[in-house]
Amino acid sequence: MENFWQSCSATLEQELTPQQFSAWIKPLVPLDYEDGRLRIAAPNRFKLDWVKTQFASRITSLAAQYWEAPVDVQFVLDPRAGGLRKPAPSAPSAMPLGPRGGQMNAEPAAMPEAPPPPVADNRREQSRINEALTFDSFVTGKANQLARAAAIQVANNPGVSYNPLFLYGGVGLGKTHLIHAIGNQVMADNPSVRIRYIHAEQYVRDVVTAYQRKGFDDFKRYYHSLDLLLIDDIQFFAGKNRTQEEFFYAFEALIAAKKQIIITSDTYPKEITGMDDRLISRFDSGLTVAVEPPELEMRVAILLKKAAQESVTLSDDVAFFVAKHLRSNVRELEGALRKILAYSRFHGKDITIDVVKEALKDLLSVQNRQISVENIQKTVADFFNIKVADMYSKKRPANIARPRQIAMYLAKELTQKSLPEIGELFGGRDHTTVLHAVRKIAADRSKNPEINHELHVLEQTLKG
Ligand SMILES: Nc1ncnc2c1ncn2[C@@H]1O[C@H](COP(=O)(O)OP(=O)(O)OP(=O)(O)O)[C@@H](O)[C@H]1O
Repeated sequence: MENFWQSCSATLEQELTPQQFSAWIKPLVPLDYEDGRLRIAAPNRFKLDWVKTQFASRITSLAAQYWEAPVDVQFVLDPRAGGLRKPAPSAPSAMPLGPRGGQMNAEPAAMPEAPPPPVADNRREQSRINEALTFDSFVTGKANQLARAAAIQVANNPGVSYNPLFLYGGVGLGKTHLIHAIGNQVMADNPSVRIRYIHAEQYVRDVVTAYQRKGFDDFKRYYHSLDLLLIDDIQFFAGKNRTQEEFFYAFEALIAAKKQIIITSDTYPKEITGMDDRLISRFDSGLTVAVEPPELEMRVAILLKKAAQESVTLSDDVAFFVAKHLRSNVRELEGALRKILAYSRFHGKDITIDVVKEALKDLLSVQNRQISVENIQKTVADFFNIKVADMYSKKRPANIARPRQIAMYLAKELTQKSLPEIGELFGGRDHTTVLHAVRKIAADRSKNPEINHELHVLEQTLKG
């Protein structure tokens, strides 16, 4: 047994990062090997759970290779830790629970060492839920009230009401905030629920790691055993076929088991390019809700709330001034407020409109050059030598239809407007017409370098 453990450790040391090896494998102690059963002890319950979910199958297969026979590898709490028979702390559960989960791509440096924290804390850490992003700290307005209502509904009845919940909208509009808020509430209601927030890019990386390590069994076991999966910016799956396939399995397994899935994206399901149709239709099979850019009053409310969180009182004049000039998203508002506060603290000045103008000098000059759909229509019309009115006319000859499609594509790319809004600005056209134009031009652009160049010139002209 000692020889096996030496060779097994040496192999794992090769396969894992040094941090992973010393955090998870080094503390393990082989206890005994008898009649094809190997017992390995972990120093605490936290590590025990982790090792079981992340490394059990690899260790089992190394053991089978070594003894040239199947080995029943059992992981137990180290008796010296005095907890071999101690039951795991449990919490009331309203949701169906499977085996305890772990996570892929462990980041052991961030993991707590002894003494192990309570289960609820482990759960929070493993879930990657940010506790600052709650419903309480989320400002509501017309732009997001539907999304917030749906999120609250789902948080109250995970796996029951809308599954999946699909939230879409432009950058910095609060989608990530909302899904963390759901996670926080579900966790507060039931600390033992297995939740995972993951950005789609990280999920792609996890698939690659699983692929390299031939660890798909562990990967599947982990994702398929969650109670609540929050996956952010799913548009990053575009063109990643293996990731899409894995996610499809996870999706099917979780939905079938009535586990909740919440997805965000920068656009609505049918508009995501490079995504398998099977997935797109599943994304749309629950509830799909838009998060729109905040209207003026909401931008003001956000500024006042964020300032209050910093113990600063903004005058209404100042809040309105900033909100009128910065229109695109909440992240931008937060950045502006940070600049204003830093400027006023550094110069020891009260926050007045003049101070704001000074603090936001660069930002405001960029905003003044902000690209509008009207601007795009005019620039494209000039470029192709047609009349601006042709942009909204019902005429369809190719020499007009094509520039119009290009203008729609650029409007989608360079402004925060939604497809229906763009359709409206192009003579009341349906959003599917805009979608068709956007896809067509994007496809042409990727195939034809000349068209790509033409679009590049237009973009540079518009960005000034
Ligand atoms: N309604 C809101 N109330 C309070 N804060 C908000 C609101 N909406 C967004 N924020 C804050 O704005 C910042 C950006 O929001 P968030 O990251 O959730 O945007 P997002 O829609 O996920 O954007 P992206 O697509 O770029 O990931 C965060 O700090 C978030 O807390």
